[in-house]
Amino acid sequence: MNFLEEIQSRILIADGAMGTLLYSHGIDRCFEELNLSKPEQIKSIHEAYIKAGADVIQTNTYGANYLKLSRYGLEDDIKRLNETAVHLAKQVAIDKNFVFGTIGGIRSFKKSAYSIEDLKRNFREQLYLILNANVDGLLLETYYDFEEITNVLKIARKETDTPIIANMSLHETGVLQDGTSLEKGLQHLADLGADVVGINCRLGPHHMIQSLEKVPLLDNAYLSAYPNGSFPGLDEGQITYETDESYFTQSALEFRKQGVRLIGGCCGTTPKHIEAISKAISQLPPITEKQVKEEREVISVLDREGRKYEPLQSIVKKKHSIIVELDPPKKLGIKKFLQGAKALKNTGIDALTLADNSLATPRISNIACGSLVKDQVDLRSLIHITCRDRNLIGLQSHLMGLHTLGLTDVLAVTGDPSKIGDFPGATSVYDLSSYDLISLIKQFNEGLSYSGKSLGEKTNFSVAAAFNPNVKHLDKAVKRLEKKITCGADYFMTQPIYSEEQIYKVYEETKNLEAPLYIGIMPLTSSRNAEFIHNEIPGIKISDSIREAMLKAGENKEQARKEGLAIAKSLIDTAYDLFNGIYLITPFLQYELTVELSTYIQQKERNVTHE
Ligand SMILES: Cc1cc2nc3c(=O)[nH]c(=O)nc-3n(C[C@H](O)[C@H](O)[C@H](O)COP(=O)(O)OP(=O)(O)OC[C@H]3O[C@@H](n4cnc5c(N)ncnc54)[C@H](O)[C@@H]3O)c2cc1C
Ligand code: MET
Ligand SMILES: [Zn+2]
Repeated sequence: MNFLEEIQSRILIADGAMGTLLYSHGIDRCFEELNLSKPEQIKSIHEAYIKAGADVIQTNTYGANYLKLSRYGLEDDIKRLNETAVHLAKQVAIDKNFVFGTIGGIRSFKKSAYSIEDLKRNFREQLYLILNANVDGLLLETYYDFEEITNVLKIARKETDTPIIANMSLHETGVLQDGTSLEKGLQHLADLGADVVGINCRLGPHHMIQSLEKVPLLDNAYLSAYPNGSFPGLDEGQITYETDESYFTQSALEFRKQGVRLIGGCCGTTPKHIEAISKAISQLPPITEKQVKEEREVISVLDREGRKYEPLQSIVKKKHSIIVELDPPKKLGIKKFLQGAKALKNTGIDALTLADNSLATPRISNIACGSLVKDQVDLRSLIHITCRDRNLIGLQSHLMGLHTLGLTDVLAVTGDPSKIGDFPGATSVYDLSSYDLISLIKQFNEGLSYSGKSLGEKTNFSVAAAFNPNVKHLDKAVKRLEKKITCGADYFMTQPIYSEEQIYKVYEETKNLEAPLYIGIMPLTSSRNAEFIHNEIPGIKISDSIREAMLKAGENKEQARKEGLAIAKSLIDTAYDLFNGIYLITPFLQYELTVELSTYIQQKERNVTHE
């Protein structure tokens, strides 16, 4: 009997959970090790599923690969664990059963944990062991990461003609983790040679059925579904699932209506669930035609109301552009800040940039300040966002808030670590790196959340990224810029630079980049200020000649300010000739300084146009 012939003519039933069933029996360790230490228990689970009506059973090899076994120090047993698992399943399989060798996915949310090369090596080893033990087919399951499943599927298809079921897992209804729609994803797996494609784990029947409503019957593969019993709950520290098996009777009928040809169960399901599925549909013929539900259109903000400001990256590509940082106050009271914003606006700047608790010290929320600047000063705000203060939930809520307020210009940065700030004991979250944050914001522009869920609208963010050129190896820093561009960075803003030579170097190293730069210039206010910045602020270095000039200016505040402004103007002169973008940073809310510098640049601009 041949699996592909069988599935051609009828709906097949698969088995349910192995892991959660063992866990519910009080076992909380490496489940695959039980193939050796408790083979009878594994066999009895296979038997129970066969008795319940399963045509297809899967070997207890879900995590029997190097990366997962090494967490338990069991990597040296990999051969025996896989071979024994296949033998155990074959011992209990009866004539009508097909034994599929299972290989589980590795990546979940944290994509960067393993490289694709690591995953391919890991997969290959387990694949060979399972194929050598002679199975009726392969079951690839619980793949959240599309890049991972497509790569391993290609390997498997190249190595064997045996039937392959490829199941992916979804965090959200109808979309993969990277935003690919389920229908596109499944079609791609079918095109890569999987015989059955579908979904398993994480979602229960309700969301799986909803997900499948948009998936047509495919020409070159059958559909499968292995739903979880329910969402997991916690009962006195134990993970539990709802266990109303009768719910699976109705669900099975609906899966059939969606054209599913292979129905089993994943976490939280038991032989009783499989029995309910089998009773409901094993005698019914498969459907042959299906009406697919239409996708709701995602509205772009552009379509709805247009963008208030032209993106900075397109302004700065055409002409000189000034943006000025004026940080939200550290104490309550917003009067001076708003006065500064107005004064700067009058000098003709393109945006006010608002740091996100820079140096890990709390300030009035930059969203609140940015919104006031937009509404009361009628000036564009550029909101810095760090990965330090908000977890993945907070960051997404923050982005939705920015979109709602029409604050479409953002800078995505890692963020100074908490330990350097006013609250050194505070947690630095870093759920995402600056690269991930840039990608996330660009995914929002596609109308999708981190997990691929529709946001209902597309955002319209223009994303700046940070560039610290004050490093030993400028070429390495430029490599980071290239990676940030790949993630979606539209332009860059640099740390303040305090050396003309450094500005030239930055120009040479970055002149071929496709994203424009705003060069950071921050006026020094005193020699002490210069020494503090040079010695204590990570990522900023001041040239010896500038430090000497500030020292020479002496203790007199006015004299020091004048010298600081003169140095800044001279740096501006150099930057102005090489770059269109100038990013002025206001020290200590002393906006008169950046007003003077902005006016100086505007004056230069006028002189140049009159020449
Ligand atoms: C324009 C600008 C605005 C900023 N605004 C804020 C703000 O509002 N709030 C705030 O808290 N902080 C802010 N910062 C500071 C910034 O968060 C820190 O300097 C951070 O360490 C670097 O940010 P990033 O996003 O460029 O980091 P990434 O480029 O993601 O780098 C992260 C880490 O990688 C390492 N790294 C970076 N470059 C190299 C290299 N060349 N070689 C080896 N390792 C490297 C460093 O350990 C660095 O901390 C800003 C910085 C800039 C330049
Ligand atoms: N099919 C495997 C099991 O039931 C994997 C479930 S998804 C984590 O244990
Ligand atoms: Zn599962």
